[in-house]
Amino acid sequence: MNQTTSSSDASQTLGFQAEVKQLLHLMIHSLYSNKEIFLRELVSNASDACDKLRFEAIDQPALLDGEGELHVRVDFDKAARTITISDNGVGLSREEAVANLGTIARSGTREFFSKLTGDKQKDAQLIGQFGVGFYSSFIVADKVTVRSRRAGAPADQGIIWESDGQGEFTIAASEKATRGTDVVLHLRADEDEFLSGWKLREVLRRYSDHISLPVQMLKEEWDKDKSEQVKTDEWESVNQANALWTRSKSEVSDEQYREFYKHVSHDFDDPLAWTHNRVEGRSEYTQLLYVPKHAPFDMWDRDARRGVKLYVKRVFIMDDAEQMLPSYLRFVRGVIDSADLPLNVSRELLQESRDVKAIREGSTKRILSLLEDLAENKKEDYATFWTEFGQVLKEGTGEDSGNIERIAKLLRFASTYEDSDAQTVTLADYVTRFKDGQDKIYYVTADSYTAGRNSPHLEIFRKKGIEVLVLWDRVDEWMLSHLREFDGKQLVSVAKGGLDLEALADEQEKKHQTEVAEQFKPLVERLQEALKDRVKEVRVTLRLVDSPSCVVVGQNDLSPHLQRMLKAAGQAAPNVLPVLEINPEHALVKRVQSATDDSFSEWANLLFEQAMLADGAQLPDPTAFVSRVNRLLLG
Ligand SMILES: Nc1ncnc2c1ncn2[C@@H]1O[C@H](COP(=O)(O)OP(=O)(O)OP(=O)(O)O)[C@@H](O)[C@H]1O
Repeated sequence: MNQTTSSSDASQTLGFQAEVKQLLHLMIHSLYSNKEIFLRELVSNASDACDKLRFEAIDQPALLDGEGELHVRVDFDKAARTITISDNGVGLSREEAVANLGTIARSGTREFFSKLTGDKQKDAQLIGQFGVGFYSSFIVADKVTVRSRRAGAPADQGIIWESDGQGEFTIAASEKATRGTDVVLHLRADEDEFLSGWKLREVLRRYSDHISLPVQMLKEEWDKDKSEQVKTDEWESVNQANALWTRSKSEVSDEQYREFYKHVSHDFDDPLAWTHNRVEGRSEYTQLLYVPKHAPFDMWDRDARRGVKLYVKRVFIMDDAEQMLPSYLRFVRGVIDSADLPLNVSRELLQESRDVKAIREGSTKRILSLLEDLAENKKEDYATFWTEFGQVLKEGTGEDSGNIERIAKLLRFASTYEDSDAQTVTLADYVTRFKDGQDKIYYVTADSYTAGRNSPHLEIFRKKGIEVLVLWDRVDEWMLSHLREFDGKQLVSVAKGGLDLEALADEQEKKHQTEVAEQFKPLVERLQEALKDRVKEVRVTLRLVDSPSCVVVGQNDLSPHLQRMLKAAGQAAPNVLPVLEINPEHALVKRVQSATDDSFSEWANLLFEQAMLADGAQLPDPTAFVSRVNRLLLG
């Protein structure tokens, strides 16, 4: 944060962090058509502030200071043209106000800004996914005043924060009689529609009905003389004010489930699906879990928020309780409310708790069932899920061996059958398309779909009409090291030696293979000698159709693709020499066979280097390769 001017300790003018300025500008222009969401965001913050206070008061009851009934209040003043959202929650100290209302300190911020396009509609969606929170005030207000007092602080330690959203804000000390926060919005010239009890109630009912505290407004009565509604001084609730997850499913509408999702996830978009259950028995808890439609900006960030909100007997305990779900389900948002955990439970305690283990297992099963249901009954939604979170779900094959069979059924792949990079094929689909004599599931891994699809290793499979799965996600190699079989069928890489194609070859092919091996023995021996430092072995193969040569590794060796990934990640990868396989039918191999002694080594190296390149490897000395090709072309 850059401090521009500073008067005294009591009153300071500070600059917004550059990203805030950018966000504000974008938001005002992109979210205008959806402007009433400011109320949802501010009520949501007010409710969170009350939850935080209730939590702090578990250890320090004095913080409640005799006023234990927490609420959010919304009021308007026609003459002053303001709307005020107040809460008697935890409040903000001066430091907290400066830190929270002037910066964006969130993981994923950089990704968010890098994805912006300048197209209003697309950006509005991105901003929605990112979450605008407090800053949405400036969509309808040209000045925002925040008065606050931290719970536990005396009346003279209140603060007043003010900004016109242009780039700076002021912060000063200010008496405040009650604890908590008032956010006062000074409406822009054309926003008078919000200066109406009817309008505000309508928006609040739509967006905030799920809030578990009372959201109150002053009751209004019809004044005959004035011929209009006038406010009384009695506060009344405009929402149901009981925690949504404690209601029975039949009492909650889809719309309410969706709004609640937006509150817990800070996502503007609807969720893709949800599951709501009360579990009774040895361990008692309620879960309301959602699968979002979009991956958050920080899904791959190690510091990202993950997990769900934890409540104990309806008291908010913590955000992002990552212990409640395994890491491969980190995209899930929602609430878990336990009846068994102690109120003073800490993150450390959660790690060891048997109740948490039971909740985690139960919630995992629920989410897997939810995904199975989507996959079965809402294929389009499942496709959306897979595009956004498929790579994360794949981690489950290693992380959650107990559920590996269920996870395996949820996986989707690109394959040579569809001949497209869309990941739509299930392992079960694949198995139904087994050819006679086939008993394995074949796959190829590569750096990209195109590299995989065009790999020479696939040639024989194409010729025989055998489907091959094409995998190129970073997590795939790791997944495959755990997912060894499906439904009793082994998963086998087409790039590994000893590929058991025997079973698929007919008698004639087998005979041909033996003859060819014999016939090419002298060439194989010559090649082996010429390439002895670069390959483990040379052999004749019938797996190639159009390519002269390819490289393979032993059944238990790391695949070349995985070796490259490890090296790129700065990890030590054992240097495994590959096996060079040559296609006896190819004209180039025949040309090599007839090479004289002085050029033989050049041809041998060319065969090998070509095979490496086709496999997606980088040659250690590309210039030498180019010179070699040129010499042979000209020679
Ligand atoms: N009414 C309030 N009382 C106390 N603190 C508040 C209040 N409103 C906002 N804050 C503080 O300001 C921070 C920033 O709020 P903001 O709405 O911008 O983001 P957020 O709620 O953390 O996240 P998101 O952008 O995802 O909604 C909050 O995390 C909270 O610490």
